[in-house]
Amino acid sequence: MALDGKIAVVTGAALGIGKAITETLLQNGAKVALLDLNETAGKSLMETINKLYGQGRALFLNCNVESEEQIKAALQKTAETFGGVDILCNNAGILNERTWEKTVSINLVGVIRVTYLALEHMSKLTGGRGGVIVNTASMAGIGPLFSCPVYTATKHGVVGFTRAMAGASTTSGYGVRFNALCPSFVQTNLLSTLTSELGQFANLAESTQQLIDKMGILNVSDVAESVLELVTDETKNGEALLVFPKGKNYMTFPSL
Ligand SMILES: NC(=O)C1=CN([C@@H]2O[C@H](COP(=O)(O)OP(=O)(O)OC[C@H]3O[C@@H](n4cnc5c(N)ncnc54)[C@H](O)[C@@H]3O)[C@@H](O)[C@H]2O)C=CC1
Ligand SMILES: CC/C=C\C[C@H](O)/C=C/C=C\C=C\C=C\C(=O)[C@@H](O)C/C=C\CCC(=O)O
Repeated sequence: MALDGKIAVVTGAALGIGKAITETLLQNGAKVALLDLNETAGKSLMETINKLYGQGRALFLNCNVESEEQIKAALQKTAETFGGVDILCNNAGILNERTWEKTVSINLVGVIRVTYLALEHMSKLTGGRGGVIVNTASMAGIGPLFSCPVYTATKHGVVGFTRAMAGASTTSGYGVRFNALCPSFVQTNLLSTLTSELGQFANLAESTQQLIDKMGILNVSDVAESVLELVTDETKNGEALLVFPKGKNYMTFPSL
């Protein structure tokens, strides 16, 4: 299978898109470290995974991407258990315009922090064997959602960080590809709890609902399938893959 022998780390792996990404990576032969702060959901998923794939294919690690210490420990445990890190999916994220500093801390700072710590294991410049990092951004990383400006800012930041790191990696020789995943609306808890998290922008919920009605809603499996493309296609570096219910296409950015 495409990912036989590969070792993946997925943040926010216990539920939603991260759970689907984890399942897809396992189905394609990878070993997966599931990082999440929801221990109950993570351990429950591990029971299912062990029944389906046998012991030894996955590892759940209680890890908050806001904690450098917890990330370091999780990556070290992954490397010790499975023998390294080839794939990182920075997927953990929240949408909360009330606690907007936390949204920045998780969605953007968390992606940067996990990336830098994982590169210590992945980069060929530090003894790694290279690999690929896929950052779960959003369509809101390409176009603004008026009802969640801070969330939009974090996702624009993830797209920009991803593209810059792709260039840094190519130029410096990390041997690591970086790509952004930009799904439109996906049926998960994040979407379901949306209207209670808009804070001062709650008055804009209706216009966003109109956008949801217009664009439609993806299943998590549609998104996970797109991750597999970014992980396995070695020509993809610095890309932003837009995923809609009607299909997917790569973003073309203006060249400066
Ligand atoms: N649901 C949607 O419409 C879309 C979601 N996204 C992005 O996809 C990613 C996953 O979101 P969903 O699956 O929809 O959400 P979700 O709420 O269903 O799952 C998020 C997972 O991340 C975990 N998590 C949250 N904060 C964490 C932290 N500090 N450390 C570790 N784990 C943490 C949660 O425990 C949960 O398991 C997020 O980055 C989100 O912004 C992107 C486009 C569309
Ligand atoms: C409300 C956020 C729900 C889930 C967040 C998730 O990341 C999904 C984002 C999905 C789609 C974003 C689409 C962005 C579209 C555009 O940038 C423009 O077409 C927006 C045009 C009008 C925006 C109207 C509004 O924001 O209410």
